[in-house]
Amino acid sequence: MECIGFGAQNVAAMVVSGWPNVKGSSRRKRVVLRDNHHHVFHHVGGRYSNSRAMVVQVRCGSRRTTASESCVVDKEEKFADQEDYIKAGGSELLYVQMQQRKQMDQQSKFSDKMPEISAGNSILDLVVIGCGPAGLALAAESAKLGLTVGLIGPDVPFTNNYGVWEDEFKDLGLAGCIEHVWRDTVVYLDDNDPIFIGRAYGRVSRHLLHEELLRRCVESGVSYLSSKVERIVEAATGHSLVECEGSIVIPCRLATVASGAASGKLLQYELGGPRVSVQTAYGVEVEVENNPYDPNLMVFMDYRDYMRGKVESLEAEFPTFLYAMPMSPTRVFFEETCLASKDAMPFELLKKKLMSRLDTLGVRIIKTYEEEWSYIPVGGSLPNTEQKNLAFGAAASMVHPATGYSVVRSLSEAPKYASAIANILKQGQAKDMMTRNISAQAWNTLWPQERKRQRAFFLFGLALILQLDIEGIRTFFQTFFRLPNWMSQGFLGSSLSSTDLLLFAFYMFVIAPNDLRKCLIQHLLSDPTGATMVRTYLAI
Ligand SMILES: CC(C)=CCC/C(C)=C/C=C/C(C)=C/C=C/C(C)=C/C=C/C=C(C)/C=C/C=C(C)/C=C/C=C(\C)CCC=C(C)C
Repeated sequence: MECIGFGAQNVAAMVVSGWPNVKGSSRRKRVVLRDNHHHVFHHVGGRYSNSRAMVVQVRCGSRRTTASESCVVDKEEKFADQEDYIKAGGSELLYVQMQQRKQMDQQSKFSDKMPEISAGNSILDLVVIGCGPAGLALAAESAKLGLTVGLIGPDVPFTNNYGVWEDEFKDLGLAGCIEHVWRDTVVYLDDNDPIFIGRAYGRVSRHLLHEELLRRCVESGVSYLSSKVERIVEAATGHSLVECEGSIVIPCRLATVASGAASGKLLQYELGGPRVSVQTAYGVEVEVENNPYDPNLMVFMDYRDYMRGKVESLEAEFPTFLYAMPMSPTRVFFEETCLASKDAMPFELLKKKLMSRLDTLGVRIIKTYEEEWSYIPVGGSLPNTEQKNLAFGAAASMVHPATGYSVVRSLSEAPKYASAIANILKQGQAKDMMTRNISAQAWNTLWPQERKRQRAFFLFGLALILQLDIEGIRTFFQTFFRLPNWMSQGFLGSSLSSTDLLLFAFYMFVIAPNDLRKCLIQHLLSDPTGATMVRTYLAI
């Protein structure tokens, strides 16, 4: 069997065809997955855990990596069963989004709430592809400006529980979607004093956020089609034709892809950009005995040496930290997180580390409510801004390369981006769109030179994190969290200008211990991301 892409349909197809060990079946099939650049990944293992979600382990070249996807299994799907082992090429797996054993929510009822797109009847101004937070927010904001907007994507609930700084979410008018707030946030780097960040952190309810963004779409008159987009082509008239499964074609003046980091099939990215790295995490929401964490504090990072050197080699290869949200004295969400690595850290290893960490801390799990697997590509290339089709959210490389956060940026930039799209649609007739790249204005709103400079700095920071061992990471964050609040918070929230970032770097250098200073300067002089950063800063 061969599947192109990591979409739900493909993962579902693998499940349907009896791979691997589905629901106790011992049937095994060889599977080849290709990413959106047609690189090949060979199946090396995997498990299927319930009726909706699974984990896939794949190997690309000599590397082994793990991906999973929550999916709705369509047993009627017909897929070609062909012999499949094709030689693997070196590449990165480009997929975001993982869940396993989550109690999946009721399916949302997009189509009950929104008018359905009737294909062929009229030409929509804008089609937004993807029904995650970025897609819904952009669709709603664009329709509010009077555009006729169609939203296309699978009708599935949100699967991630997002963590956010409370102030940032309040500023978006979304305070009502936060289900739990901790008045302060703490970082543990060693056995010395904890670092209190002095900023409230919230856990976003995925149901409430979904409902709220749907409400905004419904109120502004967005139409909806539950389908999977296969390609976008340009018609002779200058319109875009969004071709969906089942031979449905939706004509529109502009199409925006907001279907996550796996949208490469529908978009082009700059060639020769930095390699994609990965943030991986394994989490459990559990009822426990002996919770050592104060329920009033959110644990942003616990990098303490819980094994006292016993797993030194693993630690050195994959430094990880614990991210913990104590919902009550006994109910806690624990997530073992690898901030960034060149190759994905295997989920089994993350799970093992989490369990031995909890064991060492004396935490006893009594009941497991949810399990979460998270795989977030960070870094990588920007979209090619010459193309007519637009992108938004992770598809537009809006994930913060050094933190993996993206939802706040997508939600906060949706209004401005929508207004750039509305402006270019107002100016241009379809024939103009053929003769000049009118989309360039929208791309420039998303990625102006200033944003590119900031991103070059973040990529430089990401490359720095990637080369640090656990001791280096501790020293690095000791320094980072001693920066003035406006600097560290601005860095995390992508709100520092490129000039502020230079000041940030200089300040960090001044307060860093000598070893770290040496490392910063070496990194600046020798890492290719240092040279790229300097070039990007100097470009007009
Ligand atoms: C489910 C989902 C969605 C998810 C899950 C997962 C998780 C849990 C996650 C989490 C995450 C986190 C917590 C994160 C955090 C992060 C952080 C904190 C980060 C930070 C970073 C920082 C950095 C990168 C920094 C950087 C710095 C630099 C680069 C500096 C530099 C400096 C220099 C170079 C110096 C210069 C000087 C002269 C010239 C004198």
